[in-house]
Amino acid sequence: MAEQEEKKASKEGSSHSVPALNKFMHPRNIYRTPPSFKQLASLYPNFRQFCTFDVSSKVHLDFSNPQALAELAIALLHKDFGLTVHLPSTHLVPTIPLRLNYLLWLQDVVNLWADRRKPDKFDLQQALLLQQAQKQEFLNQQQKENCEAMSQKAKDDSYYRSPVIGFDIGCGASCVYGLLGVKQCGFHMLCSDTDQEALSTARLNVSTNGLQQKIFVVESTKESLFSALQRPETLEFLAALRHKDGEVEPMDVDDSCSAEDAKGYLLDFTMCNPPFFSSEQETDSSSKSKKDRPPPNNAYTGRLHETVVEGGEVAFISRMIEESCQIKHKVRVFSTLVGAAADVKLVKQMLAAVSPAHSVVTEFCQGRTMRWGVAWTWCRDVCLEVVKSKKQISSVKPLLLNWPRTSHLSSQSVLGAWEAIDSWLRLIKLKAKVFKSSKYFVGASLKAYKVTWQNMRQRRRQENKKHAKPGSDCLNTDSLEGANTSDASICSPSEPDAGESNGQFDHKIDAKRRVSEAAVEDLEIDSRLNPIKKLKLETNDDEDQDDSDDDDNDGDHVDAQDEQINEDAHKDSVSVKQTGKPCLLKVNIFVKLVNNQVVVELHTLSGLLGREGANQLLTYLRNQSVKR
Ligand SMILES: C[S@@+](CC[C@H](N)C(=O)[O-])C[C@H]1O[C@@H](n2cnc3c(N)ncnc32)[C@H](O)[C@@H]1O
Repeated sequence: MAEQEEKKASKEGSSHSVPALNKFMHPRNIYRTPPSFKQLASLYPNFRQFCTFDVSSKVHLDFSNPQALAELAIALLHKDFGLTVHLPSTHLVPTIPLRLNYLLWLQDVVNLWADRRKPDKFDLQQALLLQQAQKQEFLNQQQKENCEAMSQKAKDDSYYRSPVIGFDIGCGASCVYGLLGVKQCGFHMLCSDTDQEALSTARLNVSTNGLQQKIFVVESTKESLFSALQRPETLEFLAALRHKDGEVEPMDVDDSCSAEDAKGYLLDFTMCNPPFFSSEQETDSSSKSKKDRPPPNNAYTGRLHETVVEGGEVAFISRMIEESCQIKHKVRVFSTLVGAAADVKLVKQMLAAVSPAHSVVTEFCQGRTMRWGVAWTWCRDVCLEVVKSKKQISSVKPLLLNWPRTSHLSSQSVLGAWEAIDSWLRLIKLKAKVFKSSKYFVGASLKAYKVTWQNMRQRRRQENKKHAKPGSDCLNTDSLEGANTSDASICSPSEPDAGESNGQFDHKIDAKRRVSEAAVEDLEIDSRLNPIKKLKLETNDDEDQDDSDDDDNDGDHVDAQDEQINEDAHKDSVSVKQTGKPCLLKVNIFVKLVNNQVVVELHTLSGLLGREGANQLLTYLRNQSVKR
């Protein structure tokens, strides 16, 4: 994939090759394919004046010139997002691919709960009907009652319609997170800064793009990072966003907080690109970068107060963490960018000291630079840990199953093996969606909302009881034999379990299974306690599986696998069905030929059960494959 991108970029006249880290960019980041400088030069004269053209008409940009960087950012924001942005030469120039990586990751985080707010088609239809009905003067009693019921439902479901609201602490003159947050992610944004010039330019950038209804820029104080939240004009802006029919709606309903707190939620998330350096010398010497990575090629941009703060980013983030404890029921998720790997460790320690319900660290890769994102929450049901970066996903080795060379299996081919797997999955009510199929490779994605691959003996007994009547259709009990029926030869190359005796492995799986079952039980209890979420765990179906190509080209299946893993993982890090059901397991299954041997790989993408769930599912498949 990276090679294809490189070729494309080079064809389009970009002078730069695809940097190694680009392959780990967020899958939805459009700059995974570097922009064509040739095209930008032809469209934007201000950008063109900083370009040089070599004999092969490749375009070169002088990255050491801050003005050239500013014109690049201006051109990209305009061409790719339709934004007209003024960037004063005195202020920090945002690198757009990094800003986008942070926002897209936040979008994955927000989707952990905001999916529930999206009205489904049914709701929209009902709302339309309701509107029409209300316009009719003559309604019979039945219609009136229906109308009443719909109106009640609309009120109950009001949380579906709440907008996602984020807060960028320290928006700078560009107001880049606010602008991109609205344009790329559909967020509404509150943006603060302490610097007067930054504030006025940020406001100009918002109004130039006509986004005053969606972005509010507010002054903050040096003493408190969240002080802007107390300002009356901020509260007015937030209230206006949820203002409907003369009433201010609560932002959302959250089961992990008391009803009072839930109503008090002001924001979905906060974000911040903190001042990075602790002194002027540090900005000059790039010493901070050198500790962790080669010095950047880009020119240093930004004013001292923008990038320097006493104690550096660690002190700034430490304040943020402390202050976040005071407003934990006002903000669902707090987050920050971290500039150096060494600081990530310190931030993790500081977070551990305040015991949030969940926290996560991720990597942002772009060009030759890496940055980190940290998020934390006190909301019990926002499992941040499941939102993985592309790098994390790519580095996890799949679980493997070597297809047995036994005579009872009708086929030793990839397609034959897939047919068998598909039928065994259907027996436990799982339906995989094939996105690639050829003689040499089958790739399919699978989501599970209920654990149907365990406790098969128990299930079989129940089924037998149910169908005990003579002549009634009995479930094929053999086909439901479970994970714990025989030795498991599943191994993951990355796990210490690999190569251990089967007995030991089984023992571990049992222990892990108990943990997973407990997790599912917790969810079931949750669903009983929480009527809003209605966590229905009883069915599996694929109605919201991702659409993907049924493309038969097998020439580049390795790229396709990589793409699929990551695209899928980021489309819905942990999807919650419209009904509120959380995804327990999302995997990609690859069946392929390795040294003439059919091999099955299970790539864990997401889901509350994670790798343990995938392990159990593969054990089920293995047991099916060795059964006679
Ligand atoms: C590194 S810049 C980030 C600017 C912009 N968000 C970006 O990513 O390009 C940090 C910003 O934080 C602002 N800042 C510093 N202390 C602050 C505070 N207490 N409250 C709000 N903003 C602050 C600075 O003025 C500066 O604009």
